[in-house]
Amino acid sequence: MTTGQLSLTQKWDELAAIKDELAERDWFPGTSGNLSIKVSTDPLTFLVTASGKDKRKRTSEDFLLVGKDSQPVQTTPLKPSAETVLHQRIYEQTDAGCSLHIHTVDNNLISDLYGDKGEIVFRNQELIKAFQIWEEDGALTVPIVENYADLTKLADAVANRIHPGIYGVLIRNHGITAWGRNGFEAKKHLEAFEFLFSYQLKKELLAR
Ligand SMILES: CSCCC(=O)C(=O)COP(=O)(O)O
Ligand SMILES: [Zn+2]
Repeated sequence: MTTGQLSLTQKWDELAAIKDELAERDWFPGTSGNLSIKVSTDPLTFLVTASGKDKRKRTSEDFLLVGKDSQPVQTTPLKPSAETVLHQRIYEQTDAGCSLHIHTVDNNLISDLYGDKGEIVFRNQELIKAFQIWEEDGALTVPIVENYADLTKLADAVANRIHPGIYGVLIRNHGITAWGRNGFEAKKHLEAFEFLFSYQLKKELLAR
Protein backbone atom coordinates (compact mmCIF):
# COMPACT_ATOMS: atom_id res chain seq x y z
CA MET A 1 0.00 0.00 0.00
CA THR A 2 1.43 3.44 -0.95
CA THR A 3 1.42 6.49 1.34
CA GLY A 4 -1.33 7.99 -0.83
CA GLN A 5 -3.52 4.92 -0.46
CA LEU A 6 -2.89 4.82 3.28
CA SER A 7 -3.97 8.42 3.64
CA LEU A 8 -7.06 7.77 1.52
CA THR A 9 -8.00 4.80 3.71
CA GLN A 10 -7.52 6.87 6.85
CA LYS A 11 -9.67 9.67 5.46
CA TRP A 12 -12.32 7.15 4.41
CA ASP A 13 -12.41 5.66 7.91
CA GLU A 14 -12.55 9.11 9.52
CA LEU A 15 -15.49 10.18 7.34
CA ALA A 16 -17.27 6.85 7.85
CA ALA A 17 -16.98 7.28 11.64
CA ILE A 18 -18.41 10.80 11.43
CA LYS A 19 -21.24 9.54 9.23
CA ASP A 20 -22.06 6.83 11.80
CA GLU A 21 -22.15 9.41 14.61
CA LEU A 22 -24.43 11.79 12.69
CA ALA A 23 -26.66 8.85 11.73
CA GLU A 24 -26.93 7.96 15.45
CA ARG A 25 -28.42 11.43 15.90
CA ASP A 26 -30.91 10.75 13.10
CA TRP A 27 -29.50 13.61 11.06
CA PHE A 28 -29.97 11.92 7.63
CA PRO A 29 -33.76 11.64 7.15
CA GLY A 30 -34.96 10.40 3.75
CA THR A 31 -31.41 9.96 2.32
CA SER A 32 -30.75 13.67 2.88
CA GLY A 33 -27.32 15.01 3.78
CA ASN A 34 -23.86 14.71 2.33
CA LEU A 35 -20.37 14.69 3.79
CA SER A 36 -16.88 15.20 2.50
CA ILE A 37 -13.28 15.15 3.67
CA LYS A 38 -10.30 16.65 1.91
CA VAL A 39 -7.60 14.24 0.74
CA SER A 40 -5.20 16.60 -1.08
CA THR A 41 -4.95 20.34 -1.55
CA ASP A 42 -2.96 20.73 -4.77
CA PRO A 43 -4.60 19.37 -6.77
CA LEU A 44 -7.81 19.49 -4.72
CA THR A 45 -9.29 16.02 -4.17
CA PHE A 46 -11.84 14.98 -1.58
CA LEU A 47 -13.96 12.01 -0.63
CA VAL A 48 -17.67 12.77 -0.87
CA THR A 49 -20.76 10.69 -0.17
CA ALA A 50 -22.36 8.93 -3.12
CA SER A 51 -25.69 10.46 -4.10
CA GLY A 52 -29.03 9.13 -2.92
CA LYS A 53 -27.71 6.57 -0.44
CA ASP A 54 -29.18 5.77 2.94
CA LYS A 55 -26.44 7.44 4.98
CA ARG A 56 -27.36 5.38 8.04
CA LYS A 57 -25.92 2.28 6.38
CA ARG A 58 -22.18 1.58 6.15
CA THR A 59 -21.10 0.10 2.79
CA SER A 60 -17.98 -0.04 0.61
CA GLU A 61 -19.71 2.33 -1.82
CA ASP A 62 -20.45 5.15 0.61
CA PHE A 63 -17.82 7.56 -0.73
CA LEU A 64 -15.95 8.33 -3.93
CA LEU A 65 -12.96 10.49 -4.67
CA VAL A 66 -13.63 13.63 -6.69
CA GLY A 67 -11.42 16.42 -7.99
CA LYS A 68 -11.58 20.19 -8.32
CA ASP A 69 -14.35 20.06 -10.92
CA SER A 70 -16.49 17.90 -8.59
CA GLN A 71 -16.06 14.97 -10.97
CA PRO A 72 -14.86 11.47 -9.96
CA VAL A 73 -11.11 11.08 -10.40
CA GLN A 74 -11.56 7.48 -11.59
CA THR A 75 -14.21 5.70 -13.60
CA THR A 76 -16.93 4.55 -11.20
CA PRO A 77 -20.61 3.63 -11.37
CA LEU A 78 -21.14 5.82 -8.31
CA LYS A 79 -22.57 9.32 -8.62
CA PRO A 80 -21.12 12.00 -6.36
CA SER A 81 -23.58 13.86 -4.15
CA ALA A 82 -25.75 16.28 -6.12
CA GLU A 83 -24.37 18.99 -3.80
CA THR A 84 -20.68 18.16 -4.30
CA VAL A 85 -20.05 21.59 -5.84
CA LEU A 86 -20.90 23.23 -2.50
CA HIS A 87 -18.20 21.18 -0.79
CA GLN A 88 -15.80 22.06 -3.60
CA ARG A 89 -16.38 25.80 -3.16
CA ILE A 90 -15.87 25.54 0.60
CA TYR A 91 -12.50 23.82 0.11
CA GLU A 92 -11.51 26.44 -2.46
CA GLN A 93 -12.42 29.41 -0.24
CA THR A 94 -11.47 28.26 3.25
CA ASP A 95 -8.91 26.17 5.10
CA ALA A 96 -11.58 23.49 5.63
CA GLY A 97 -10.54 19.85 5.75
CA CYS A 98 -14.05 18.49 6.23
CA SER A 99 -17.52 19.71 5.25
CA LEU A 100 -20.82 18.36 6.58
CA HIS A 101 -24.34 18.99 5.27
CA ILE A 102 -27.48 17.87 7.12
CA HIS A 103 -31.21 18.54 7.10
CA THR A 104 -32.89 18.82 10.49
CA VAL A 105 -36.27 20.20 11.55
CA ASP A 106 -34.47 22.75 13.75
CA ASN A 107 -32.13 24.06 11.05
CA ASN A 108 -35.00 24.23 8.54
CA LEU A 109 -37.22 26.19 10.95
CA ILE A 110 -34.45 28.64 11.84
CA SER A 111 -33.56 29.10 8.17
CA ASP A 112 -37.17 29.99 7.37
CA LEU A 113 -37.89 32.14 10.44
CA TYR A 114 -34.73 34.23 9.86
CA GLY A 115 -34.48 33.80 6.08
CA ASP A 116 -35.79 37.30 5.27
CA LYS A 117 -33.06 38.78 7.50
CA GLY A 118 -30.40 36.81 5.59
CA GLU A 119 -28.68 35.68 8.79
CA ILE A 120 -29.07 34.71 12.41
CA VAL A 121 -26.71 36.08 15.06
CA PHE A 122 -26.05 34.37 18.40
CA ARG A 123 -24.84 36.31 21.46
CA ASN A 124 -24.56 35.54 25.17
CA GLN A 125 -24.27 31.83 24.53
CA GLU A 126 -21.49 29.75 26.06
CA LEU A 127 -21.45 27.44 23.05
CA ILE A 128 -20.18 30.12 20.66
CA LYS A 129 -16.82 29.25 22.25
CA ALA A 130 -16.93 26.17 20.01
CA PHE A 131 -16.11 28.69 17.26
CA GLN A 132 -13.21 30.23 19.23
CA ILE A 133 -15.28 33.29 20.19
CA TRP A 134 -14.14 34.05 23.72
CA GLU A 135 -15.11 37.74 24.17
CA GLU A 136 -17.97 38.48 26.57
CA ASP A 137 -19.75 40.52 23.87
CA GLY A 138 -18.76 38.12 21.07
CA ALA A 139 -21.25 37.15 18.36
CA LEU A 140 -21.58 34.25 15.96
CA THR A 141 -23.21 34.92 12.59
CA VAL A 142 -24.78 32.20 10.45
CA PRO A 143 -25.67 33.45 6.94
CA ILE A 144 -28.88 32.21 5.31
CA VAL A 145 -29.22 31.84 1.53
CA GLU A 146 -32.23 30.95 -0.62
CA ASN A 147 -32.59 27.35 -1.74
CA TYR A 148 -31.87 27.76 -5.47
CA ALA A 149 -32.65 24.65 -7.54
CA ASP A 150 -29.70 25.47 -9.80
CA LEU A 151 -26.85 24.02 -7.78
CA THR A 152 -24.21 26.27 -9.35
CA LYS A 153 -26.30 29.29 -8.36
CA LEU A 154 -26.74 27.80 -4.89
CA ALA A 155 -23.00 27.19 -4.58
CA ASP A 156 -22.33 30.80 -5.69
CA ALA A 157 -24.81 32.09 -3.09
CA VAL A 158 -23.12 30.06 -0.34
CA ALA A 159 -19.61 31.01 -1.53
CA ASN A 160 -20.54 34.73 -1.51
CA ARG A 161 -21.39 34.53 2.19
CA ILE A 162 -18.14 32.85 3.25
CA HIS A 163 -15.88 35.23 5.18
CA PRO A 164 -13.49 34.89 8.11
CA GLY A 165 -15.44 33.82 11.20
CA ILE A 166 -18.12 32.01 9.17
CA TYR A 167 -18.17 28.24 9.74
CA GLY A 168 -21.53 27.31 8.30
CA VAL A 169 -24.25 28.57 5.98
CA LEU A 170 -27.97 27.81 6.27
CA ILE A 171 -29.89 27.08 3.07
CA ARG A 172 -33.53 28.13 3.47
CA ASN A 173 -35.90 25.24 4.13
CA HIS A 174 -33.15 22.86 3.13
CA GLY A 175 -30.37 22.46 5.69
CA ILE A 176 -26.96 23.58 6.86
CA THR A 177 -23.47 23.09 5.52
CA ALA A 178 -20.81 23.43 8.21
CA TRP A 179 -17.08 22.94 8.01
CA GLY A 180 -13.88 22.87 10.01
CA ARG A 181 -10.15 22.38 9.52
CA ASN A 182 -10.60 18.64 10.13
CA GLY A 183 -13.33 16.11 10.87
CA PHE A 184 -13.28 16.75 14.62
CA GLU A 185 -13.70 20.50 14.18
CA ALA A 186 -16.38 20.22 11.48
CA LYS A 187 -18.45 17.93 13.73
CA LYS A 188 -17.93 20.21 16.73
CA HIS A 189 -19.18 23.18 14.70
CA LEU A 190 -22.18 21.24 13.38
CA GLU A 191 -23.19 20.08 16.86
CA ALA A 192 -22.81 23.59 18.26
CA PHE A 193 -24.94 25.07 15.45
CA GLU A 194 -27.69 22.53 16.05
CA PHE A 195 -27.62 23.21 19.82
CA LEU A 196 -27.98 26.95 19.19
CA PHE A 197 -30.83 26.44 16.70
CA SER A 198 -32.70 24.17 19.11
CA TYR A 199 -32.20 26.64 21.99
CA GLN A 200 -33.43 29.57 19.90
CA LEU A 201 -36.56 27.73 18.75
CA LYS A 202 -37.48 26.64 22.28
CA LYS A 203 -36.89 30.16 23.60
CA GLU A 204 -39.16 31.64 20.92
CA LEU A 205 -41.87 29.06 21.60
CA LEU A 206 -41.75 29.73 25.35
CA ALA A 207 -42.05 33.46 24.71
CA ARG A 208 -45.36 33.00 22.86
C1 LIG B 1 -33.71 13.62 -0.44
S1 LIG B 1 -32.82 15.01 0.08
C2 LIG B 1 -32.61 15.99 -1.42
C3 LIG B 1 -31.19 16.15 -1.85
C4 LIG B 1 -30.39 16.79 -0.75
O1 LIG B 1 -30.67 17.92 -0.38
C5 LIG B 1 -29.35 16.08 -0.07
O2 LIG B 1 -28.77 16.60 0.88
C6 LIG B 1 -28.91 14.71 -0.48
O3 LIG B 1 -28.44 14.69 -1.80
P1 LIG B 1 -27.31 13.65 -2.23
O4 LIG B 1 -27.23 13.77 -3.72
O5 LIG B 1 -26.07 14.10 -1.53
O6 LIG B 1 -27.73 12.30 -1.74
ZN1 LIG C 1 -29.27 18.78 1.08
